[in-house]
Amino acid sequence: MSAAHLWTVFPRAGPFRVPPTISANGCSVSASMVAAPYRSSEEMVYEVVLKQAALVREQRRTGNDRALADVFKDRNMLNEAYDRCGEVCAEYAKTFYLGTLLMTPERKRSVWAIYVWCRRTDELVDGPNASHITPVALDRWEKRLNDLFEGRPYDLYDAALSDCVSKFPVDIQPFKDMIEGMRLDLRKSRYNSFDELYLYCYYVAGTVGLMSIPVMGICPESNATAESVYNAALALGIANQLTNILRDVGEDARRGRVYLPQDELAHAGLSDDDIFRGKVTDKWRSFMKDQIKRARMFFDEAEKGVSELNSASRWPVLASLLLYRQILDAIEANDYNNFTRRAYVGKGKKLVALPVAYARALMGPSKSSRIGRT
Ligand SMILES: CC(C)=CCC/C(C)=C/CC/C(C)=C/CC/C(C)=C/COP(=O)(O)OP(=O)(O)O
Repeated sequence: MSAAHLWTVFPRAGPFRVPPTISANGCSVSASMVAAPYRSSEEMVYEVVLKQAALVREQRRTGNDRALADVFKDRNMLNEAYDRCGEVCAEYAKTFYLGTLLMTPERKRSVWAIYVWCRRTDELVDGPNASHITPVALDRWEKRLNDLFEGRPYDLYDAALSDCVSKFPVDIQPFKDMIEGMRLDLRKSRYNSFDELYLYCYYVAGTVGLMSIPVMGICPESNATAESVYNAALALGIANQLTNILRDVGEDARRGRVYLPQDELAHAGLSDDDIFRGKVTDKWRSFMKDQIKRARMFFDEAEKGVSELNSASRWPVLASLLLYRQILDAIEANDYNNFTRRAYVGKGKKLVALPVAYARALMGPSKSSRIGRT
C-alpha cells in the first residue's frame, strides 16, 4: 500500500497524512497529474465526512436519538412502508438483504429505506424513463427529499425514509450529493482526471456509505474515531463504483460514455477510440492492471473499518465487500476484456463468501486498529 494513497483516503487525518509521491493512487501516473487537483474533490468530500461524523459523535455522547417530531401516527402505515422497502431490497440486492436480516428490526428497516431511496434516485437516470429525465425533474426530486426530511413524505417509500431520518442522526447532505451526482451524469460523459472521477464516485456511491453508518452504528467498544469509520465507508462506496466502472467499460462505451480518467488513458497511450474499438491490447491490459490496483486499495481501506461497525452490521457489509471485490478478479480472469465480456461472480463463489464474511464479522474492533484514535 503506498503511503500516497493513504493520504488520498485520509486527506487530513492523523498518521497517514503524507505528501503524494510518484506512485500516487497506486497507478503509474505522474504525481503532478493527480496530486494537485486531487486535493479539491477530497477536501470537499471530507467536509461532508466531518459533518456526518460530528452528528454521530453527538449521538454517541448523549446516547439519545435525534429527537424529531414523530409525524407518523399510523404505525400500520409505517410498518407497511418499511415492509415494501424490504421487498424492493430483497428483489434487487439479495445478498445484502440477507445480511440485513441479522440487524435489529429498527436498523434493518432503516437500511432498506435508504437503499430504496438510492435505488429510486439511480433509476431516474438509469431506469426505463431515463431518456426523459431533465435537471428540472431532479430539482423536483430534491424538493421531495427536503420535504421528507421535514416530515412531509410524498409516498409510502418516502414515508419510511422520513421516519428513518427522524430516528437516526442522518444528515441530508449525502442525499443531496447523490442527486448532484445524477445531475453530473446528465451533463458529463468524460472525466479529465481521477480527481473528477473521484468526485463523481463520491456523489453516486460514496454517499451511500455516509448515509448508512448512522443507521448501521459504530460498535460501542470501538476506539476508532467517527471520522475514520466514515472514511472507510466512503472508501467502500468509491471502491464499488470504480469496480462498477471497470466492469462496464464496454456497456458504457456503447452509450457514448467513458468514465475512465482521460489523462490516465493518454498517459497509457490510449484514447476513447481504443475504447470504442474494444480491442484488448497489451497497453489496455497494463492500463487496466493499474486501475484494478487502485480499486483494490480503496477496498482495503474500507475493510479496515468493517470491524468498527456494530456487530450485526458487519456481516452484510463484509459480504458485499468481498463479493464486489471479486468482480475485479473476474475482470482479470477475462484477460481484461471488459469490452464484450461481463465480469461476474458465480454462485459457487458467492456461497463461499457468505460464511467467510460471517466468520470474519464475528471479530470485533481491533485494539491496535490503524484507523483507531491517535
Ligand atoms: C466499510 C464501512 C465502515 C461501512 C460500510 C458502509 C456502506 C454500507 C457502504 C455501502 C457502499 C455502497 C453499497 C455503495 C453503492 C455502490 C455501487 C456501485 C452499487 C452498485 O449498485 P448496482 O448498480 O445495483 O450494482 P450492479 O450493477 O452490480 O447490480
